[in-house]
Amino acid sequence: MTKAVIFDLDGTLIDSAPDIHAAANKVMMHRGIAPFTLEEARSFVGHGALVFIERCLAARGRQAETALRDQLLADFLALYESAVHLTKLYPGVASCLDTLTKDALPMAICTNKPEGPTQAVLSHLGIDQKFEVIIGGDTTPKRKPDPLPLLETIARMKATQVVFVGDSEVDSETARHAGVPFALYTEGYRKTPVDQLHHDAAFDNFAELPALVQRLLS
Ligand SMILES: O=C(O)COP(=O)(O)O
Ligand SMILES: [Mg+2]
Repeated sequence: MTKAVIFDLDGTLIDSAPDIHAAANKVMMHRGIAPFTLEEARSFVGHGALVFIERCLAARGRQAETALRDQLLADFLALYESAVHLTKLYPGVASCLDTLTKDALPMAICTNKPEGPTQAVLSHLGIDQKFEVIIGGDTTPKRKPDPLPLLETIARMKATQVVFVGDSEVDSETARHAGVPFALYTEGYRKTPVDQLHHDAAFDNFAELPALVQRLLS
C-alpha cells in the first residue's frame, strides 16, 4: 500500500491572489481595461489562466472579444512566472509539510495553475522539493474538475491510497469524480457554504491536517 497526500495550490497552500491580481491589472491597464479589486480577482481564480482571463472580460461585458482574450492571456502568462513576491503560505503550512515529511508521506501538487508559474512560486517559497509530482493546469489535456489531472497525479506517484486537500468547489468535484477522499480547507477561495460542499473532512488550521490525513488514510 503506497499512501500519499495530494494538494491543490491556490487558496489551499498559498494565498496567491495578490500576485494574480497585480499581474492581471498590469495587463488589463495595458489594453485599456479598467482594473479589478483584489476580491474580484480572487473570485475569478479556480479554473486556470484562460478561464481567469475570460471572467475578467465577462465582468467588463467584453467576453465576445476572443482576439483580445488571446492577447490578454499571452500578456498574463508572460508575467505569471515572476508574479511570486506578494504570495504567502497560509499559516501553519510549512510545519504541516515538515510533519508529513517526517511521517514519510509522499506529497504532490494537483493545481489548475499552469506548470511554469506553479514551479516558480513553489521554489520562491522554498517548498518545491517537498513534492514528488507536480501537475499543473496545462500538464494534462483536461483541467480539474475533470478527474484526469488528479488520476494522473495518483498514477505518477504510484499511490494506491490518497487524500486530496483543496479549498474550492472545483477540488470538491474533482475528488468526487475521481472517487478520492477529500479534505476541505475552509479558509481559501471557496464561495459555497461548507455544509453544501462535498467533503470527507474539513479544517481551518493546518496544525490539524497531519492527524486528519492519518485518519482518512487509516
Ligand atoms: O489558478 C487557478 O485558477 C486555480 O488554481 P488551483 O487549482 O491551485 O486552486
Ligand atoms: Mg484552489
